[in-house]
Amino acid sequence: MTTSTAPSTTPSTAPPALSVRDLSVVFRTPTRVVHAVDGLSYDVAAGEVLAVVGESGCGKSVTSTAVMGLLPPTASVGGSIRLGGRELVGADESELRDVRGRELAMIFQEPMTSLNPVLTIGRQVGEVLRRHQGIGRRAARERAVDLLDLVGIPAPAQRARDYPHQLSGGMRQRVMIAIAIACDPAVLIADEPTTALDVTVQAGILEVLQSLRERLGTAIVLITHDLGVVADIADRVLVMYAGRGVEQAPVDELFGTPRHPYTRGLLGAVPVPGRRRAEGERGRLQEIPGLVPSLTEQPDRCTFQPRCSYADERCGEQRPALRVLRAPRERDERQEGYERYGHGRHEAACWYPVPVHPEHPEHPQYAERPERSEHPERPERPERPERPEQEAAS
Ligand SMILES: Nc1ncnc2c1ncn2[C@@H]1O[C@H](COP(=O)(O)OP(=O)(O)OP(=O)(O)O)[C@@H](O)[C@H]1O
Repeated sequence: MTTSTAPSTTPSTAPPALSVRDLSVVFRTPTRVVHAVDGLSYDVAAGEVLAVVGESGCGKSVTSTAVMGLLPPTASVGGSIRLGGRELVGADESELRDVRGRELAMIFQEPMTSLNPVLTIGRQVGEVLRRHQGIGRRAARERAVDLLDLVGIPAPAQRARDYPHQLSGGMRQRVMIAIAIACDPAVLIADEPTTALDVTVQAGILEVLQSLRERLGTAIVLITHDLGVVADIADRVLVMYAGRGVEQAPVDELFGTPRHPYTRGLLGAVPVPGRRRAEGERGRLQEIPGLVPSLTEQPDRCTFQPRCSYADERCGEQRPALRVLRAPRERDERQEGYERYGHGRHEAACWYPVPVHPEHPEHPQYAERPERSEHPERPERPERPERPEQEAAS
């Protein structure tokens, strides 16, 4: 692992570390066909954190599993997934195995199911290094201790001799991160990495991720239901609905002026600024009335239309494509490559995006509705959880 490079957290001018284009994933079973992901595109640059949010079943995990090349044989994948210029869609299993762990790694919600209960954690971290880097047992053990230290495990040499059950949930998640970053991957996918943890332990894990992107320039794709987590760490946010990307924007802009009615609904649960969050309350995504659409059909309309109180005939007849609503600011454009990879862009797939300025409604319906006569109150960034001193190992 190279710790000497200290890339900026600002999206770089380099090509994206991971570039997903027009990704589709279809599961075919004897009884049904599920279009789990449909035409999804995103980029994530070195040192950048892209948060992926959306209701349960919208395709967040399937997308990540597709990127990792770990989908079951019932899935067919279309489009392109480029990792540092290398195409992964269609790559053979041995190539993917080589990429996984070395250039691309993933951490999951529940580390206990991924760790081997009968091996010490030092051994488990060391095994990854031996497998991918071919180093000896002693060197692997020493590197494992360094890695445990890097992810903030106190007394790492001693802890390396512990078994998973001897550690707290937060410490186990740190071990999983150490395993994931053992070979200094360019891209780390974190699927709900803090969901099973309480809010103070969660903050410690976010700090580890933050330091990875700052110190090692790791590009991070973070899947979460937690808006507090998004506010804490993300640079940009991709909102998914029914297998598609429906909005994508820099994090402040998404919280400040969400343009898709679906995103506005999701953000309804943003904690009120100044109000201390109650124990266990995390600013989860809001439940939106109505049913999540079935993914077995691909209707020729906006998939959110049946749940959208602002939809009209057009929404029920034509599917809106993702379009750029705001190009990068002038300042961003001066940064070569910034616009090219969409870092500063705000995009939404809606015929009638929520207006930014209430005095210039883009659709008469917004003006007609009493609740839209003024621009709806802008949700603020959720409150940050308090930082713990140092979470204790059990
Ligand atoms: N192996 C499979 N066969 C058929 N359908 C599948 C398979 N795996 C996932 N799906 C379907 O793909 C859709 C997307 O699932 P996915 O797990 O990606 O959702 P998600 O957004 O990650 O949800 P959650 O937030 O609950 O984890 C769901 O409708 C799910 O039922």
